[in-house]
Amino acid sequence: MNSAATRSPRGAKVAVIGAGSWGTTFAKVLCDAGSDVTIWARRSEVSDEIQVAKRNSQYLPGVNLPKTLKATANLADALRGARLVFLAVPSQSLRQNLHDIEPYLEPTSVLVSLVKGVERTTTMRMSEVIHDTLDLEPDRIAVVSGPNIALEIAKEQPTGAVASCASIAVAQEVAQACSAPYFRTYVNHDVVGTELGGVLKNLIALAIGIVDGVGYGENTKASIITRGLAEMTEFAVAQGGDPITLSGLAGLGDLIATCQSPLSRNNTAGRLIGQGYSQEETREQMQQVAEGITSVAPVLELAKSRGIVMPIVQQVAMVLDGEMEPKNLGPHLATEDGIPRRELVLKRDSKPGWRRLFGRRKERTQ
Ligand SMILES: NC(=O)C1=CN([C@@H]2O[C@H](COP(=O)(O)OP(=O)(O)OC[C@H]3O[C@@H](n4cnc5c(N)ncnc54)[C@H](OP(=O)(O)O)[C@@H]3O)[C@@H](O)[C@H]2O)C=CC1
Ligand SMILES: O=C(CO)COP(=O)(O)O
Repeated sequence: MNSAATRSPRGAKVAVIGAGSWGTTFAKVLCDAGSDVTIWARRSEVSDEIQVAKRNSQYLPGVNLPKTLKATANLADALRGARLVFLAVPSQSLRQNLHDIEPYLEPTSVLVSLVKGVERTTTMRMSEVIHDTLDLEPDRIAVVSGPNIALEIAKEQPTGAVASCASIAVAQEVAQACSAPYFRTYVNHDVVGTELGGVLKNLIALAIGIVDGVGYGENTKASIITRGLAEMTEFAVAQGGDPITLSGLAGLGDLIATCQSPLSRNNTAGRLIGQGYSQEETREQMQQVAEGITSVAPVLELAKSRGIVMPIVQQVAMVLDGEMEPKNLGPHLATEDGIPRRELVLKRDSKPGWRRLFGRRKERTQ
């Protein structure tokens, strides 16, 4: 496909499925980028408020939404004529939502996941869930991810993101549709790396929240962020991602934003746990989705199946399960043999031009 043939014209119809904080913010970005946007909310009181008052007071208090934004609680109305369909629902409900939208999808619609979680029951990434559910070709599945705290973007504070698709032409089309003056979207074709960046930074943000809740300072947090990026990269590469993606907006960029922002729900959930609340109490206090909590178990399962050790994520799981006190969480687990490891190892991969950044696994056996 050539990019000119697939580029969505200004004013093209797009749909956003999910009207929480991110779906609503993203709908605003798409409107401000010039698309004809309809957002679907599962509750009609939410769609009515967006349609009539151009507000979503539950999720984006104080934010005025574009006059051009349309909203509905009817899936058929939202999806009619939509070339791009942006998915902004919780990861654990995506599969059911896909079944619900299937009858109304246009034959050439591209599905774009904005979701940063892994399906607990299958360990699938969201692009895999889309493929598994709807059997779409890879050039009809894309993801957008980056340092994107919803409320900041809704207030038009500038940031960037990455649009990834196996087809660069489609990634360009998606990137163009979501490039507003305050939201710059770059193109990538590493769907695995882009998607996993968004999933894994949530787990490291939980760890940051936990040590913050304990009262630890900047050295601990900087160590966790740095070693966390190493864990994220090793995991993503083992799943087929490109290490370079993890050093970009969808990896390091999102890691910094989520670990630093008091607006991050994962960071906040971690902080509550660090302050001594149980996982259950934390869930009750959170009014919004904290994807990291549900992604810990499937990520560790995938890591185990690939022989990857993720000390920080493992400790987060232990704290969540009440098997470790928050104050004992650190940037590393004690090694079994007590021998200090090398920090970073640059290795050439078998693929030309690629380097494996973190050779911890191999080194352990040397
Ligand atoms: N908020 C952010 O800053 C960002 C979030 N994301 C990702 O976007 C995804 C959505 O998160 P976000 O919008 O923040 O979450 P919120 O908690 O703000 O909103 C969740 C939305 O999903 C809806 N919802 C809940 N359960 C279902 C279901 N079973 N079927 C359909 N809709 C459902 C809720 O509807 P109702 O109100 O009726 O309960 C609500 O509209 C997550 O994967 C998140 O990681 C990505 C980038 C930034
Ligand atoms: O993905 C996000 C920022 O990029 C939002 O993070 P939280 O889900 O932790 O709020």
